[in-house]
Amino acid sequence: MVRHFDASRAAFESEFAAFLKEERGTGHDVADIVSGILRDVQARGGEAVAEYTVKFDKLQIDPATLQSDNVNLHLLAAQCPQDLRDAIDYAHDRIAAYHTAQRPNDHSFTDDAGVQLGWRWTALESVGVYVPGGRASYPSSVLMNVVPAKIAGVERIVMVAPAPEGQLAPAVAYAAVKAGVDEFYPIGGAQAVGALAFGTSSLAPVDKIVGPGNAFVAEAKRQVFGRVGIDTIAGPSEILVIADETANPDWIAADLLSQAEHDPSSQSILITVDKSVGKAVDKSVESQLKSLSTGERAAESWSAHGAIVDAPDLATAANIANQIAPEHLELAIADPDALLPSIRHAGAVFLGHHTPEALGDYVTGSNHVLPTSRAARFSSGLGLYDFLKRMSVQRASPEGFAALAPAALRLAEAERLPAHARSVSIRSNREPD
Ligand SMILES: NC(=O)c1ccc[n+]([C@@H]2O[C@H](COP(=O)([O-])OP(=O)(O)OC[C@H]3O[C@@H](n4cnc5c(N)ncnc54)[C@H](O)[C@@H]3O)[C@@H](O)[C@H]2O)c1
Ligand SMILES: N[C@H](CO)Cc1c[nH]c[nH+]1
Ligand SMILES: [Zn+2]
Repeated sequence: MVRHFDASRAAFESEFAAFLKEERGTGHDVADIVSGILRDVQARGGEAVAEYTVKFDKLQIDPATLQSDNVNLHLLAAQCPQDLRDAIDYAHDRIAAYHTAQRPNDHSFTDDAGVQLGWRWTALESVGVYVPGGRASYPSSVLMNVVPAKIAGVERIVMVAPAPEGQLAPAVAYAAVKAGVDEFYPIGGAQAVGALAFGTSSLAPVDKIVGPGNAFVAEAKRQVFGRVGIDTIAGPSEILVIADETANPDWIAADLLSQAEHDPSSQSILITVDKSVGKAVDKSVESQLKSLSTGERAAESWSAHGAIVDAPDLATAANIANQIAPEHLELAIADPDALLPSIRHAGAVFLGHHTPEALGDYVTGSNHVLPTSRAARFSSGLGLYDFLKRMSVQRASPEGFAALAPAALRLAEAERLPAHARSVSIRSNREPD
């Protein structure tokens, strides 16, 4: 039974806030388990990675190379059927076009004081790409991570993906080869994140780790942040649908289940301004669950973390959506453009009845690696920007220096940093007071 809320009730605010705070597989045990694995990988390198890979993925890898004879990327890629290659190629080109359009420009200007100012964008040298592979295989996630890294000009792209019992989908291998991965290791979970962050005898550490994963992967990224960069916390998938009387309940139910099937920790929420739509969606979810091969997982997610919220109007629905800050937000309403300006926090928004979130997962071209667990309040989905850094550039002319020096000198004096003051005063005739 999914939970129902009525946003018109006085108790709604506190009840719903408590609902949003509920743990979804990210409790203290996950943090403790992950910190233990990371410490071990840091101390024992490849030996530890190999042991955890046997434990969690039932795959023997060579601790020295982190490779397995059973998982050969190029041989597997050759097994990918042609129609699936065509779909991957199509998605690749759309993702490449979208991310090419994101390239920011360098900028330079000279201000009134005669100081030249600006910034330059440069690519990261090395990134680690995590491609999930525990419960499902994700060729689309290979593209979403590797294509923008390649377009940005990253020199070394290292991909990790678990290959449980030696199984790696040929489509994952084909997408990796197509997108231009430089190194591949069949490892997953916190141990793979640790190997990327700390390095092993065969895997040089990377500068940044990107990509989605389950609660263990998301927590591991969080814990290595600082030693390496990370993109965002892209954990178990989420969807929020705002629906009005024009929505098709069967379509909405299918969309809610599309994210519930990822993980028992996923979250699917419907906010509707038409109570009859809420009832019909609820019924349709229960009936569609019966015919899904992933139904057990989706049912667990829907009953443990799902919700249907009745809202009095669309403005209230938008306010609740901003409080949730969902990974994905569908506006399945008659006039989505009118509501869009009220939406402040969401990883990605899907407008109208013909833009199911699943299109964005694969082929619209926008990135599906998106912030979860309310991280959309402060971060964005993966983009070209994640593989670039911005450095500032400045040059003062003699006149510009003369204009800026007095204030710099005064501030250095106030901060009691005489060497700073001298570095300015030595270029002018003025001695620090
Ligand atoms: N937010 C996004 O952008 C996005 C995109 C795609 C997928 N996803 C999410 O990625 C996730 C994929 O999850 P998955 O499990 O299929 O694959 P995964 O690769 O993320 O996780 C598999 C690994 O988890 C580790 N693990 C499993 N149980 C463990 C335990 N008890 N203790 C320690 N480690 C353990 C193992 O090392 C295993 O290799 C889903 O939650 C899905 O929703 C998110
Ligand atoms: N919905 C996931 C992001 O939360 C991405 C994905 C990949 N394949 C299918 N879906
Ligand atoms: Zn999905």
